[in-house]
Amino acid sequence: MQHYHDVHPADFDRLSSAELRQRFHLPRLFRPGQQSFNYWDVDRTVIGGIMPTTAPVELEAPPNLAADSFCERREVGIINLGGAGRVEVGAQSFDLASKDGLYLGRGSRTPVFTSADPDRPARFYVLSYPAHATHPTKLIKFDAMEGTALGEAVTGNVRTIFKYIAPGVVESCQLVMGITLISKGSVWNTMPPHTHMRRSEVYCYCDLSDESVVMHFMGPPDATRSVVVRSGEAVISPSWSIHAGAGTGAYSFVWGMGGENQDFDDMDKVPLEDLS
Ligand SMILES: O=C(O)C(=O)C[C@H](O)C(=O)CO
Ligand SMILES: [Zn+2]
Repeated sequence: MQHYHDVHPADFDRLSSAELRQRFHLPRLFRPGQQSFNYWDVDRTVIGGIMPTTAPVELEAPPNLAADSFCERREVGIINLGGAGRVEVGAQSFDLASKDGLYLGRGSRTPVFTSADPDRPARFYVLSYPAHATHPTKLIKFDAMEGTALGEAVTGNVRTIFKYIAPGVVESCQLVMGITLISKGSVWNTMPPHTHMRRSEVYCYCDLSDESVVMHFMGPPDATRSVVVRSGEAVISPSWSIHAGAGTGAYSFVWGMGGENQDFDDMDKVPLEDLS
């Protein structure tokens, strides 16, 4: 399990490009037949990928959690970014088509992940935070969701936001999670950008072709830097950092947050004239 430590905003500007990636970039979340996890000190975030192929994969409790099972003190959001798959939790079984999601409440039995077709494996993206209470486990079907349209063609940022885990949608302790689909011909997500001092955030990019990348921008609004991100990779974003990206081709991304409150709109928008 890779461990990411906190970074002070005043130190951000001094990082070399390699250090910037080491501190904030999570490469290769999905490895055939494996589970791979990352632990970020901020908000005690766990970010991972599970890609079963021919055999089921049982969610391990990494040693950093010092827990008997992954969900002992944690809630988990899962979104399937690959082919069809199944998650078994005790006696319950959930079938997740591409882009379906699952919320696991604190205390859930150890989930077991399988792919319907090893040649087109499921890719379960996992985001988890500590939980103080138990909310019911819920399957979230993408087809049944209504998205919120945002942006304009003239600014190249037409996109649709789907909230999977949020107050009034699927209840959780602190996790807020969803997907944004960028419309054909648009390139930008989250522009103008924002920070949210009361929450940290993780962006996991997906649906990119092998030739495409996203230029992800981060940092304090007056000292931004870029990180090149490919499909199946994530970037962590402390509360003081903007998080926005432009793709060289079609893409989507999973966003997810933990922290002080669950109000999606509790964000400080940064006027473009304040960016540097
Ligand atoms: O495209 C967007 O705008 C987003 O998806 C914004 C993210 O959901 C976000 O950063 C929420 O804080
Ligand atoms: Zn945000």
